[in-house]
Amino acid sequence: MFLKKVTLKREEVKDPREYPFHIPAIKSFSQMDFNRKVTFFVGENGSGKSTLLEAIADQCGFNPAGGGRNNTYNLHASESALGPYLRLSWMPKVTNGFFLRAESFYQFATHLDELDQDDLEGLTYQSYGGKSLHEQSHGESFLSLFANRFQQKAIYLLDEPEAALSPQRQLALLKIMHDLEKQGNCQFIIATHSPILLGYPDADILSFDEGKIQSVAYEMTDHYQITSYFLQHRERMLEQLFAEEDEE
Ligand SMILES: Nc1ncnc2c1ncn2[C@@H]1O[C@H](COP(=O)(O)OP(=O)(O)OP(=O)(O)O)[C@@H](O)[C@H]1O
Repeated sequence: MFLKKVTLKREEVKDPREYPFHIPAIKSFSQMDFNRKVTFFVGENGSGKSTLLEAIADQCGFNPAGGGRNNTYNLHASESALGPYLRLSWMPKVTNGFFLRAESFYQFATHLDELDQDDLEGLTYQSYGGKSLHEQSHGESFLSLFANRFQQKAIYLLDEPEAALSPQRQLALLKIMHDLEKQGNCQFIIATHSPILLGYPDADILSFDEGKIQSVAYEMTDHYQITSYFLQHRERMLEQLFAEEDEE
């Protein structure tokens, strides 16, 4: 484990009513301790998970649009508004790693293609499955990244990595994470809505719901409870859901 603590420098916040400080979970946030190699951020849409993850990525020196430390490319509105207000405590500090942002992965793939054009030795795609990410399906390109680019002594910040992955490939990601963890030292912080990914053993799950960031057990997450109930009582649940819609 490398990143031990994230602290918000609240004394430097000028206007607490502005984004991102008005987001309920960020409003009450002062510090977050990392005790496990794998930490998940969960919570409703808009609860602030990406905002905090992107800010951590920014302070790790990764491009907030997605990538590692050497991936400098510009993307509209990719600066982190929260990043400059965070203090990261390391033990020890690592500079290796990657920020995966599902929503801007296409632009990251284009950035690699541009690097490849100037690369006479043809090494650009070495860490990405040997060919342009644009020549792989969305899910294949994610898996190529995880399987080839992810190595030891690194911190990986993943924002909804399940976005392109089939359930089978989500299991493949769990296996990659497990192998990396077993072989050596790696830290993951993952914002996710996937009940499969959340099932990773011995992870810390932090919920951004109810206006604060707090630990929650896997079985207590909405992701687990709603999915589990849906799978066991699909017809009853849909009946209730559609009846509610009719009443509106
Ligand atoms: N650049 C921005 N300027 C102003 N508000 C923003 C900006 N980016 C996000 N927000 C708002 O901040 C809130 C938190 O957004 P964020 O993307 O962190 O949520 P999230 O928990 O990651 O959601 P999701 O699960 O949908 O990805 C949302 O209400 C969003 O509309």
